[in-house]
Amino acid sequence: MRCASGHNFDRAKEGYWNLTQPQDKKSSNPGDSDEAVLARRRWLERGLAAGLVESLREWTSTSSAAQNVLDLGCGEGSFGPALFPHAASSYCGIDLSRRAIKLAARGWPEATWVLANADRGLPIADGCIQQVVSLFGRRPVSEIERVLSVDGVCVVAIPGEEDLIELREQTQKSGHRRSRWEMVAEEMKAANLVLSQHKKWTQHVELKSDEIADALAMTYRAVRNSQQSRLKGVEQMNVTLAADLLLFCRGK
Ligand SMILES: C[S@@+](CC[C@H](N)C(=O)[O-])C[C@H]1O[C@@H](n2cnc3c(N)ncnc32)[C@H](O)[C@@H]1O
Ligand SMILES: [Zn+2]
Repeated sequence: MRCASGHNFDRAKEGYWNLTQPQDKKSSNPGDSDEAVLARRRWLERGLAAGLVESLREWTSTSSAAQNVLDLGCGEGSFGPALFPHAASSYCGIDLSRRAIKLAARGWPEATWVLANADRGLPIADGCIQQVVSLFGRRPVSEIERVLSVDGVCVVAIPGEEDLIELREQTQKSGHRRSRWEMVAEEMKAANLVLSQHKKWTQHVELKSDEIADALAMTYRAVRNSQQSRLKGVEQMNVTLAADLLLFCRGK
């Protein structure tokens, strides 16, 4: 692939496009660590997000092969085929973790996968995306607005106030509850993306020790060993999973 200024970009043997720039290698936020990506993969393979997928499908199921979908911070790629099973040729996932994009490309080779920093200009033409999705991923709001078509929508998921609260209470003593969806709605509104629907997804699950370890590895990079050690010997725990799901349209 070659850009207008004559730069060349390679397609990796796994089938993804590498559009990273030299600065991205030095980035302080190079995407999730391999450990977090693999923990997320195991978590999703256990079906722990099946209910979340069902809930999101209410908004994404209208997508056909004619609708372009852009997934910002797509991770290891399980959500694409789960949400858009008939739209591989018009789905594009972007992530800055090489490990994540490799797993994604292996799992759904018909789709387009891009290793790139979604916080820079997106490698997408103006107004050609019908659905942008950001599932616990990146939200470059002005770029989202630029790439969305006139009737396009943006689906955002963020961790809910109660998400993993029992684990957070154990590891951080206090376990702050804070609701972030209002702030996200404000950020989006500043880029003329208007909240049209909001729903909460909640589920209670019983986690075993290896699942607890994965939950910590994939969510809280900042959990220190000393905090994790408070969970030593915990064989199982009832844990709340929660997310706020937000649907945005373009304002007038
Ligand atoms: C919490 S994970 C969510 C992944 C996936 N959407 C899911 O729900 O399983 C956040 C993802 O954003 C990616 N990421 C972080 N910073 C990024 C950036 N600047 N550009 C693109 N992706 C980024 C990480 O590598 C990670 O895969
Ligand atoms: Zn160029």
